[in-house]
Amino acid sequence: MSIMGFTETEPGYWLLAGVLGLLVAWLVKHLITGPKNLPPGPTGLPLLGVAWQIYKGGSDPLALFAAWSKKYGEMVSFFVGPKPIIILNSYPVIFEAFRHPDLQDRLGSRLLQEIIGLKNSGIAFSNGDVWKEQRKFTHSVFRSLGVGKKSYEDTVSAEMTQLSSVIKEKKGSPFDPSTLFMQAVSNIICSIVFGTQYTYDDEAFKEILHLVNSNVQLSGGGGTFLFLPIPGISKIPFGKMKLMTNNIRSVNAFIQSQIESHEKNRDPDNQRDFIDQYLNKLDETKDTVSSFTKLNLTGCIADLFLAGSDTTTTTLKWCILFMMANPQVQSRVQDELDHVVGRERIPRLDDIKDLPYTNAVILEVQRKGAVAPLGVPHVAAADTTIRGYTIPKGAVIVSNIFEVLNSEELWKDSGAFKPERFLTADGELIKRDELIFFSTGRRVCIGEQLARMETFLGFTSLLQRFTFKKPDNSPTLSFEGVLGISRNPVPYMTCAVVRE
Ligand code: HEM
Repeated sequence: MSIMGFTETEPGYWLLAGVLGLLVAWLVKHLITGPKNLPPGPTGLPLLGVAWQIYKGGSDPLALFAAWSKKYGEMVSFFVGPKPIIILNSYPVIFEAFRHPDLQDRLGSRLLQEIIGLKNSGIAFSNGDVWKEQRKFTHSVFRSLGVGKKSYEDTVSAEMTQLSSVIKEKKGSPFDPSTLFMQAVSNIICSIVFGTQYTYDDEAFKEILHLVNSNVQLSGGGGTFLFLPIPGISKIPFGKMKLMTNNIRSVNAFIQSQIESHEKNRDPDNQRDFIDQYLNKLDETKDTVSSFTKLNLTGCIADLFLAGSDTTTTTLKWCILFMMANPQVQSRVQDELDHVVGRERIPRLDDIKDLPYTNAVILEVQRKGAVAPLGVPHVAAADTTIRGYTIPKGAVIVSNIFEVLNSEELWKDSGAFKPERFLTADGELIKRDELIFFSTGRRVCIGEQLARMETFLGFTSLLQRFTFKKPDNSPTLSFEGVLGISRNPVPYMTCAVVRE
C-alpha cells in the first residue's frame, strides 16, 4: 500500500503514516472522550485547533473575536491545541460566570516560575487558598494605608503636581506623554509598596520603569508570552524570551534589594508601607503551611507593579488623545473645572459630585479606550454549567470586555465619542453596571478605587493647568488600539499649552 505516492520502503511512508496515525488517534479521542456540550464556535485543524486563525488575526484578535461573537453568540468555544477556550461576549454572561466559585483559577506563568520560582504565588496568578489569603491581606493593607480613599488623596495629588511641573517645563513644545505618565502612576505604586516616591530623574527608578515597560511590550497581546507553557522557556538563548528573562531577573533583583533594606530598617511600631506590613505578618505567622512567605511577598509586589502601572498610564494616554481630538469637549471640561474648582487650588475627590460632565468624559474615554479589553483570563477548576453549556475543567475563560464596551445594543452609536450618553437631560451623571473596565465578580480588579482616583485627579489637574493640542504637522490622530498587556493608543505627541 502506498501513502501519497510513498511506498513502504521509503522513510517518508513511515513519517506520513505516523502523522496520520496521530491525527486519527487525536480525532477519535477528541470525539469520544473530549468535552461535550461546549458553547458553539469555530472548528479548527486537529491538534492545532484555531491557533492558525488567531495567528492570521495577527494584531487584531479583537476583530476576530467580534466576528465570532456575531456568528456564534454570547458564549463561543474553540480549541488551541488540546486546550478549550471559552469567550464570554455579553455583560450578563460575564456577570454570572465570574461570580461562580469554580471559575476563579488562573493560568500560571512558566517563565516566572522558572526564573523566580513563582508558582501559585501572589494575587493575580494564584489560585485557591493562596489567592484568597494574599488578596484579603492586600485589601487590608490598602485599607490601613487609605489607598483609594480620601486619606490617600494627598499622596496622589502630590504626584500629579510633580507631573504638571515637569510638563510645564516643556513650554508647550511637543512631547510623548507615555514615560511621564508611567513615572507618575508607578510612583504611586512605589509609595504604597516601598514607601518611597522618586523624582523623575532618579536613575534607578528610570531603569526599573524601562525594564517593566519593555516586558509589557515584549509580552504581546494579552501577555501571551508570559503564559507560554514551554518547559525550559527561560533558557532560550536568543530573541524575545532572552530579553524578557533578563528583564525579569533585574526587576526581581530590585524587589529583593527593597525587601532586604526594609528588613534592615524596620520599626514594627511604625509600618510604613506594604513591605513593612507583610514582614510583620511573616513574624506573626507561626503556621508552617501558611501562604505568607517571602516568595508570595515578591509575587504580590510584582503583581501590583504589573497590574497597577501600565493600565492607569494607558488610561491617561487615552484621555489626552481624546481631548486633542475633541477640543470642544476639552474646553467644556475646563469650563466646568473653572466654575467648580477655580484655578487657585487643585481638584479634590470632594469635587467629583459637582463635576458630572468631567466624569461623563472620563467614562466615555474609558469605554472607548478599553484598556483591559480581554480582562485577565480565568481557568475552570471543575466542570461547570453556565447558560446550559458546559465549561470543562481546565478551560481558559476570557471575558470579552471590549465587546461589552462596544455593544451597539448597550451604547447607541457606540463607535462615536459621546460623553453626553452618560448624562441625564438635567445634566446628572448616569452610572451603568455594564461599564466593566475593572471586570466584575470575585476577581474584580483590586486596584479599582486607586485607579479611579488616579484617573480623576490626574485628568482634572492636567486640564486645569493645560490645554492639550495636536502638534502642527504631526501625523493624523489614530484611535486604533495597539494590543499589548493593555490596549494602548498608537504613540503620539502632544503640546501642553499653559492656560492663561
Ligand atoms: C485603569 C486601570 C485599571 C484597569 C482597567 C484594571 C483592570 C483589571 C482587570 C480587568 C482585572 C481582571 C479581573 C478578573 O480577572 O476578572 C484586574 C485585576 C487586577 N488588578 Fe487591575 N486594573 C487597573 C488598575 C489597577 C491598579 C492601579 C492596581 C494596583 C494597585 C491593580 C491591581 C490588580 C490586581 C492585583 C489584579 C488581580 C486580581 C485577582 O486576580 O484577584 N489594577 N484589573
